[in-house]
Amino acid sequence: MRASLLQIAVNEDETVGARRERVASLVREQAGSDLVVLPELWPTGAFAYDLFEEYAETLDGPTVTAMAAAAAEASVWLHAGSVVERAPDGTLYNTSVVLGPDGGLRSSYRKIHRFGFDKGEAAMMGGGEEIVTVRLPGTGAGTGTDGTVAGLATCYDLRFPEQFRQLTDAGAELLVIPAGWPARRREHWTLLARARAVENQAYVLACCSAGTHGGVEQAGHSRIIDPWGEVIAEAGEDEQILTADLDLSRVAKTRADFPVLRDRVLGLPDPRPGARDA
Ligand SMILES: NC(=O)CCC(=O)C(=O)O
Repeated sequence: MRASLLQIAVNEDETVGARRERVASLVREQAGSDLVVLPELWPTGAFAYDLFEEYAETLDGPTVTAMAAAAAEASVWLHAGSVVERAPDGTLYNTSVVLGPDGGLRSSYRKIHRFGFDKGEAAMMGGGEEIVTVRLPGTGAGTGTDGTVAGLATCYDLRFPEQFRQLTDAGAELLVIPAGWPARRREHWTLLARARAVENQAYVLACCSAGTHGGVEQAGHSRIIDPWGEVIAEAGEDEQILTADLDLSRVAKTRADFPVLRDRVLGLPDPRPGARDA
């Protein structure tokens, strides 16, 4: 599978509409890749809270429509990063969408862990309630019988390993993580992305924004990491396109050769009472 991560610069001197057109054209240029990935909330910026209400859209709104057309034109699977979704009851969600090579909506995922400690996204948005995997037929030799199984998570979710273990249990071989991670915690971004690959023995596609918006400089450093934890491609700090060929058969091979997932002990006992004081 050839994967391309588009590390988009999200700056305030570009309008949402202009960025949408620019990104659509970048997606169209990725013909020949199997899977293209965009960052979290790239239309507005993950920290541009003042734009969330104005640019909230349904999943047939302007961003998803433009990305669907671009995916179909390039004939690629497109993980279109996330958009501010407005649900029928008015609730906003940070929602990732996956589009097929015909432009059809194949899956969506509402970010479960909202960032902001009761402010920002955490105050403005509802939290997702579903663990989501999506099968990508035609994307190469996965452990599945019909293409690769991708597990979806978004930015702050990266700090919650239990979500990724559930994705692995649901069959994920490839973990796709769009982000708008701040530069000031870049070390956490790179460390945790690698940890999720090692502990789940899965490919990780971690696609962050570049640029600065809402006063928050973005980390960049998008990465493609193999099931052994090796970083096979890494971006710098500026807008960049990162492409690598993934050998999905390595997921099953790594899990068979070094079977830590098999060795899990499920249902660990509760801590022994008083053990802390012993
Ligand atoms: N957009 C986010 O989820 C930011 C997460 C973050 O800043 C962190 O986990 O640190």
